[in-house]
Amino acid sequence: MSVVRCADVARTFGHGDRAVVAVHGCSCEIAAGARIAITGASGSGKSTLLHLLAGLEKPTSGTVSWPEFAASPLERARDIAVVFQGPSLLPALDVLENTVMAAVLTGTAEEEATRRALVALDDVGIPGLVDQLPETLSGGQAQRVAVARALTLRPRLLLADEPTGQLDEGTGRQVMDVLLAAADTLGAALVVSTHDPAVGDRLDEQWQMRDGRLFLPVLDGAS
Ligand SMILES: Nc1ncnc2c1ncn2[C@@H]1O[C@H](COP(=O)(O)OP(=O)(O)OP(=O)(O)O)[C@@H](O)[C@H]1O
Repeated sequence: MSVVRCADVARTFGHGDRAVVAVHGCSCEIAAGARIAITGASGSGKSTLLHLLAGLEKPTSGTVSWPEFAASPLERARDIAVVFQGPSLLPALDVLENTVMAAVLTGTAEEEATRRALVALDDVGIPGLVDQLPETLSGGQAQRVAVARALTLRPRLLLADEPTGQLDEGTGRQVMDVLLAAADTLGAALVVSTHDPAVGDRLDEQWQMRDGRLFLPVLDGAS
């Protein structure tokens, strides 16, 4: 069963002479429990594809569907978590509030969300930072909070955009350990965009973006 299906999906930004086709006619399916790396050069369209898979971007043409998830975007948000590439924490909220908020907004009781968030912050290795504000965190610590926030949702589709891009090698490995373990525990599909071959090698399949086009692996035995 697929958690996401893209049928001939394209996304263009801007108009006329300034139009940039970030994703060209992409068709793919992500199976429940899949482990996929999306690799490709900077500007090849990885983030745009992840945002389309999350339903955060609307395709310019083609369709994205989530056959197993609720039809309403708000209800669907419970099942899909995104770890964004850049800063994504709300500056006025402390680490625990940032970690809890998405789960509470999508219907998890605050007590349960707080319990999950404390476990997730422990899992990503920053249990001591709960009452700090984002401005006091390093880039790597902020990224780990973003991972903890995603895990607190208990998603069935976990999308991580360059989750190790700002981290040193050891911390990056630890964040990948946490994402893989969480995907196993939740039975979630995990899709990770990355420049780093060592990160790509930890996932079962490697999909490649080149100039906005998606290249899927040729399966053994496929004609
Ligand atoms: N909101 C936007 N408005 C205009 N152009 C955009 C927008 N988002 C992405 N693009 C353009 O679409 C193309 C693909 O960008 P995207 O961020 O998806 O690539 P990427 O592979 O994730 O790059 P990186 O690895 O550097 O994050 C680029 O040419 C980019 O400039």
